[in-house]
Amino acid sequence: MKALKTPKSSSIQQDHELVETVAGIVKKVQLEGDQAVMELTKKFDGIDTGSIRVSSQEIKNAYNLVEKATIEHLQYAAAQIKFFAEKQLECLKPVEVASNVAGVTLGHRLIPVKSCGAYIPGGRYPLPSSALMSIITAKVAGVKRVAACCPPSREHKAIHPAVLVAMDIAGADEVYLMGGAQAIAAYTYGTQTIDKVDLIVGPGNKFVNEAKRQVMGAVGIDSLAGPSEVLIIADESAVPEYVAIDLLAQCEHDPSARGILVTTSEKLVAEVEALLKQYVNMLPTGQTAAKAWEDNGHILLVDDLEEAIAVANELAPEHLEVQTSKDDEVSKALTNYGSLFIGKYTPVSFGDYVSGTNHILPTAGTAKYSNGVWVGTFIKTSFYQKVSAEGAKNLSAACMHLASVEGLCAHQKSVALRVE
Ligand SMILES: NC(=O)C1=CN([C@@H]2O[C@H](COP(=O)(O)OP(=O)(O)OC[C@H]3O[C@@H](n4cnc5c(N)ncnc54)[C@H](O)[C@@H]3O)[C@@H](O)[C@H]2O)C=CC1
Ligand SMILES: N[C@@H](Cc1c[nH]c[nH+]1)C(=O)O
Ligand SMILES: [Zn+2]
Repeated sequence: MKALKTPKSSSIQQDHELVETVAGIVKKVQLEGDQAVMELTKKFDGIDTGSIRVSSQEIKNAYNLVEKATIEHLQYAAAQIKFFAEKQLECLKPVEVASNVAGVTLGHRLIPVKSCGAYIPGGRYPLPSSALMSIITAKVAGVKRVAACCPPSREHKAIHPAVLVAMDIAGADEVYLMGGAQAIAAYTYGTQTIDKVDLIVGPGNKFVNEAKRQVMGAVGIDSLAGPSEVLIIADESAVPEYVAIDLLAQCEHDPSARGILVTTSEKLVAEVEALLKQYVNMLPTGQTAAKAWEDNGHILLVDDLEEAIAVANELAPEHLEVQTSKDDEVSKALTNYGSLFIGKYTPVSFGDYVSGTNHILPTAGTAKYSNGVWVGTFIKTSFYQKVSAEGAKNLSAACMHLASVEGLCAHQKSVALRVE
């Protein structure tokens, strides 16, 4: 394997700064509540807000500020996301079984969390699609109280109207004007205006993501869904234009985004590199995409597709595209990714908006052990057991013995009292 382009290494000093900055914001919001959130909105988003809560009238007005086609296409996307979420819900089942020990019943129930806070990013671009992804899925899962928040768009000095419309179509119960680490802290600890939530979901930039990491435990979090990434496995059969534009499609999200090409073809590398230069000059978002590619872009020339598979499984990217002459075979061998896009007609963009799979996905290698947002994110599989007098007798010997091995006398006695 040969690295033809490597990312600039990220500085540990910078990471430390991020941790400190976010910790300061989280503490401030925990202590001061609404006032801190509004101050930080002014500081980071440049907008002076009189309040955090967005009224239902403002949401209604937003419909007049967006094109009819936008509303219709958001409804189309919403239906796709709902369809797949409902199908996935069907595969979650409660369990109740008679144990092989007589007199013992075991089970789990599916219990949705009572409340969740959806974070909708809005710093660089309005992302109404992200509002659909979190809120619809929460509602299909049965969450009663779904709060949604987004930082203000500088142009509108309020949440972008398309985002407000998407939040409404998706079924948000409460909407708040706030973003960044301060929003995550407000959801976690509550403020004068916002009741704290049980679970926070949604993607965001490095500040949002670091805040989620820091508050995890005080509140539930979905996963670490940070700056966008794509890894493309391509061989000589790949279309260079598709590969180049798909790399840039994730890079344009954020200067911290990451594109990785893993290929068996040196010819493809040369073609893609030439196209990348051409496209970044053409795209209005080219500057961000070029910065992300320059800082974090990676090209690896591998000996064969087997090696490409091993690299992808090790890097565990958020999005993984396969553009080869053996798409199905390669795909089956892939094990670590947030979402997989098989074949040259399956760009990440479809999953970002309309195919129906969720686009809130784990980044930075966390796909090795976690998955994207789905109905299961919001549903606890909580266990129960019921033991009869006969069951108690049957379980008692092993239970009391193990309690005595651990030296836990009250455990042992709690069984003894029932069977002696
Ligand atoms: N992994 C996933 O599933 C997805 C990831 N994304 C990612 O979400 C991110 C969205 O990022 P943004 O557009 O920036 O919106 P954002 O809403 O995540 O962040 C904007 C907020 O960051 C805070 N902020 C900005 N500069 C700051 C500073 N110097 N100090 C402290 N706080 C600061 C501000 O409060 C601002 O409101 C991108 O990285 C994108 O790639 C988007 C969709 C899905
Ligand atoms: N590609 C983004 C999601 C997205 C929203 N809008 C467009 N794209 C991600 O999942 O990282
Ligand atoms: Zn995208």
